[in-house]
Amino acid sequence: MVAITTDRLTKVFPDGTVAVDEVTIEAASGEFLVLLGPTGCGKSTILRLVAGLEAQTSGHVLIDGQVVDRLSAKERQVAMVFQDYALYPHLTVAQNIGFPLRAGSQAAADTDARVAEVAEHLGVRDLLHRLPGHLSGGQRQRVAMARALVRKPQAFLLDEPLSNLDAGLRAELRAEVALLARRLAVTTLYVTHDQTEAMTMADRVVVLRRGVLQQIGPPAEVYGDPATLFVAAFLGTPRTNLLQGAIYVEAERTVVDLGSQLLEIPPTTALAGRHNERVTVALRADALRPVPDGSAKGPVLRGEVRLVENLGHEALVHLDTGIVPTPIEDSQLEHPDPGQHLADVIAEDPPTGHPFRQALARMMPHGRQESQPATARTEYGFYPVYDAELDDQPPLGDVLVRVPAPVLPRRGESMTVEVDVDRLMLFDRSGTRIRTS
Ligand SMILES: Nc1ncnc2c1ncn2[C@@H]1O[C@H](COP(=O)(O)OP(=O)(O)OP(=O)(O)O)[C@@H](O)[C@H]1O
Repeated sequence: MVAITTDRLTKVFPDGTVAVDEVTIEAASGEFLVLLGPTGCGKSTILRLVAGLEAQTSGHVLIDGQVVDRLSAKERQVAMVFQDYALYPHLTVAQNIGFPLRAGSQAAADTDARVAEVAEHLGVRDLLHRLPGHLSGGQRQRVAMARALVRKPQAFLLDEPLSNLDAGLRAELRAEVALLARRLAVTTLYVTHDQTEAMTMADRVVVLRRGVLQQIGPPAEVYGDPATLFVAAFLGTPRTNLLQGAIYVEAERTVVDLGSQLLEIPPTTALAGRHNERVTVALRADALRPVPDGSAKGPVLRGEVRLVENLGHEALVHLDTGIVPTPIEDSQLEHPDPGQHLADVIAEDPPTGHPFRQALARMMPHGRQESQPATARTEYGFYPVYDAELDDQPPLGDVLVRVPAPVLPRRGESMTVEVDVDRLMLFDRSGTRIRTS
């Protein structure tokens, strides 16, 4: 098998859309690489550029170390499978699978043997005489994959192949596809926007956003050690808690001020130069553990239970903490507020009639303070920012917490959760990870 490399691959469409922006990735020989990202992030375009179905604006595609920019799709000897199967409706399964071979010069007997072999691999051997119209969605997708593999391609490119299937079948097929690719040791690029698919199938995950590579690594690494706020926000079920805060570094203490609550974290030299800096705190639900009040050893967050979603084996508690979330809209991550020390300005010098200060004053969640359970202003006085013109109410500061069944809290109850500081992640205003260890 062969390695596939994209070298600063860029695609700008004629209307100016930058679909792929200097993306460099390398799939090692036999590796299963999953391209993951939200709709429109350029996943399919990368696949089409590698397949030779689209011409790049700049950069290169290399297969087995050779630049293939000038080779046609056919000459590249890669096989692509699309989500809509693209089977010929008037041909039987056997004819569909054998189609790429029949276009060549292979003898009929060889073709039949190869069709039978690959049909066996994909579990469609009993369906060879059927027409695609008489197959289920899952069977059609297996046939499409068999057709792609029949010519023993150098690489296997799959574009959301399971997205037309129902949830049960998807789960079944994703395990099968991952196993098949490994058994055949075929280098695979697999496109999906489904994080479960990416996490379960990939050797390494490539996270993309707006055509730009965010992070590449094994699933556990990308999940557990995200490089950017986008990756932290995109990977995580239930959604990752993203909270606005500011860092305060004193002689003895390092504190993350969340506006209405404080988290004291172990002092670290990594934060020494970041006194007063605004940050986003990212906490996955599994970094939070409900504890009886007063019994926690580490830092805690307190709040009022606003909603309990009972999932059977556990519940998802929405805890109103009075903390203002960092909006995960793209603009916030891409165009951070340039005022590095906004928290400082407000804390030291409360708003007056100055126009700049008035604008800031509108963004302060004063009204919320009385009505929330834990919104007494902290000693540091950090004021999270939200746009009062856009939001009548401050955005809900719900923190999602997993609570094991059967003892579930009730709506309106107070709750204390201990924060696992080892799994607390900080991001600067540009969305880049601040590593604390
Ligand atoms: N022919 C085209 N002309 C102009 N823009 C295009 C064209 N094809 C794709 N785009 C744009 O390029 C960007 C990337 O598209 P692409 O299909 O690669 O995204 P994707 O991540 O595969 O999305 P999805 O998950 O929805 O398939 C999008 O903004 C899309 O609108």
